[in-house]
Amino acid sequence: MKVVLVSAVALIDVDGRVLLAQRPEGKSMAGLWEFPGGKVEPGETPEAALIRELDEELGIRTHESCLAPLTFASHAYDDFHLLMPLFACRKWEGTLVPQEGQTLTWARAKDLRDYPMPPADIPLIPILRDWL
Ligand SMILES: Nc1nc2c([nH]c(=O)n2[C@@H]2O[C@H](COP(=O)(O)OP(=O)(O)OP(=O)(O)O)[C@@H](O)[C@H]2O)c(=O)[nH]1
Repeated sequence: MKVVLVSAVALIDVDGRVLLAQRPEGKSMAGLWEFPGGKVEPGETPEAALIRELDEELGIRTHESCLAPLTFASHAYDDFHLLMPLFACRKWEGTLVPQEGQTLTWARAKDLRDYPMPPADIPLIPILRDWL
């Protein structure tokens, strides 16, 4: 089974809410809510991948020093095994503008369970809720 490394982030605003992005139509798992991020490219660190993805997907900039390791997902999908570190980030520059047609929402910790998410993300929710 191929292990795919995906880097993801819980962006947290001043009110302690978490940013979720809805996967657009046409992608696998369309309609589900996920943490911003994406695949780590060969030779890239998870932190560098996230900084790149946040710029590409949301038009914001952050720094490695603003990314705190929080937890990770390890999940067997049918065709690959996902290994996904989840960072937390409270500091970034720029205004969030979805660049790939995603719908964005700021979710309160107590409401996180109400958003349908990919199966790999489900075990992360109580960890994130306890941490917030
Ligand atoms: N960014 C992100 N990806 C996630 C999360 N949970 C989860 O299972 N994934 C999976 O991790 C992979 C991320 O890939 P990607 O963001 O670089 O590319 P993509 O959406 O075009 O994926 P695709 O190749 O499945 O269409 C996808 O298979 C996605 O379904 C999550 O919370 N955030």
